Amino acid sequence: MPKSPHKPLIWLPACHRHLDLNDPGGYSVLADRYALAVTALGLQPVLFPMAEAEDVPCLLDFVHGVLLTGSPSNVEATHFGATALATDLLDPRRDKLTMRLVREALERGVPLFGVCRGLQEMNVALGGSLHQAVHEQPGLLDHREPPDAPLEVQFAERHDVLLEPGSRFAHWAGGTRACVNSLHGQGIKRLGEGVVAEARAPDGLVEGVRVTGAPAFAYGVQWHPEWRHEKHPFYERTLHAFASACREHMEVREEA
Ligand SMILES: N[C@@H](CCC(=O)NCCCC(=O)O)C(=O)O
Repeated sequence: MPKSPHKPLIWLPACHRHLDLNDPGGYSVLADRYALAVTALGLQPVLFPMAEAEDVPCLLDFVHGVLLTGSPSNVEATHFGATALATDLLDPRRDKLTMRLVREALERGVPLFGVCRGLQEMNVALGGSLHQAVHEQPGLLDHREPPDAPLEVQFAERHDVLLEPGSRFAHWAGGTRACVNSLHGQGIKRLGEGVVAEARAPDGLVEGVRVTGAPAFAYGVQWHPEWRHEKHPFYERTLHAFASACREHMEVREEA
């Protein structure tokens, strides 16, 4: 069967930041490391600046996968029935978009991969909740990165994750244990509908999930597999599994 000459298009939702206090308009930003990882997989990252929730059904027609990126901003607690912390950096436009994007991508069988904030968005969009400050929860570790350290230190492997035997996570890791990076202050509290935990930190915090019943690839991780993935077989295999799912989705769509 001839393989398509095209690159699968992967939607990476923007984050909205006020980078210039003299410019109240703000900026739509995407950390290059996500786009670089997508490009290294032979995929084409796409960004839809100003995309709103109501645009999602139409825009999904143009892409073959969705990668929900990380961000220093927190999913607003109002999305899971709580009150935002005064210290929260928020991105309501991103929240509104991704709550719709998660549900629509799952329903339509568009491969979906959530990274860090993206995992949290998947869980909340499916009715789950988050710890707003994991490090303040009795019995849970501090999962945040050292704030002023160099990136190599911030993204260094920090704790093990215990992987569900027989899961695709275990297959990608070549075992039921792996060491991953950790750069987050929120974390999964109550799992959303159809969200199953398949990776946990030593303190029990859910760090990797699969959405059951999803017609296509539907995984989320709290760690950052895009970081130095070429040197980390577990990260690399995870990303390639997502890429294969996106390529397959594109080829099926092209044959239709
Ligand atoms: N703000 C949330 C999500 C954390 C997260 O996505 N970290 C990634 C930061 C680096 C980047 O911008 O990609 C939380 O704290 O849990």
